[in-house]
Amino acid sequence: MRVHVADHPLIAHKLTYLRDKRTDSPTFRRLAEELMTLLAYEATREVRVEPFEIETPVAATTGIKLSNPKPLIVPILRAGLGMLEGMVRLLPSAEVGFLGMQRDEETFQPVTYANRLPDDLSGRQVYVLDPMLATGGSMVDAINYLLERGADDITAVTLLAAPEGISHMEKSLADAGVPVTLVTGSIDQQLNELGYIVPGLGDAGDRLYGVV
Ligand SMILES: O=P(O)(O)OC[C@H]1O[C@H](OP(=O)(O)OP(=O)(O)O)[C@H](O)[C@@H]1O
Ligand SMILES: O=c1cc[nH]c(=O)[nH]1
Ligand SMILES: [Mg+2]
Repeated sequence: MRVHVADHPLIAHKLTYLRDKRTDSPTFRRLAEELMTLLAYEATREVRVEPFEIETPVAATTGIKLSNPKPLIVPILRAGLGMLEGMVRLLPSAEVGFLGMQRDEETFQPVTYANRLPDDLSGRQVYVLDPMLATGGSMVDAINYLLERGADDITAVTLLAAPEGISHMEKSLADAGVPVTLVTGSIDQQLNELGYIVPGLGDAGDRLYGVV
């Protein structure tokens, strides 16, 4: 698995305000969206393109355009929804599928409560969005759903990642047989006994949408 930490002062600046417990929900939502747009630039570095002939007012030239089938974007509900707008702004022609997952607070095991993905993902590049990679259980399950449906190139995009979650992804997806990439804004220190990322930012879903 390829791991890319998007090391940029603007990303670090916005992440600092996102982490701050004084940041209110409207500001948190705006920052998550802006961060996703910055991470999307890194995450789409290998997006598939093909040559495209055009004529400028001056001369004929060969440019490029996104290949078909267009990529699929999959936010993991709830918190991944906070990143969706920032991603589709850069990839407006992409399709969007949804996975709803909630981590059991005691066992840390993910439970999937919604799944709206195309049945056939063969030949598709897929971008999975979730702000938090903690134990990695949710992301590994999400990627396994995509692999079962034939996705052949998967990029996970997270705002923060714990070393434990990266190790879990590396072990669980070692035999995926297709390229899997993680793009993240930061690798934090560790998980605490409650499974929260340290220093992290708390519960991303609650900070985006409130405690339910
Ligand atoms: O790496 P893991 O240990 O699986 O934890 C990370 C998951 O936990 C959070 O979701 P949560 O279960 O809080 O659901 P929510 O988005 O509805 O708040 C987060 O958005 C990830 O999906
Ligand atoms: O720190 C964490 C860990 C899991 N989920 C979150 O929202 N935050
Ligand atoms: Mg949550």
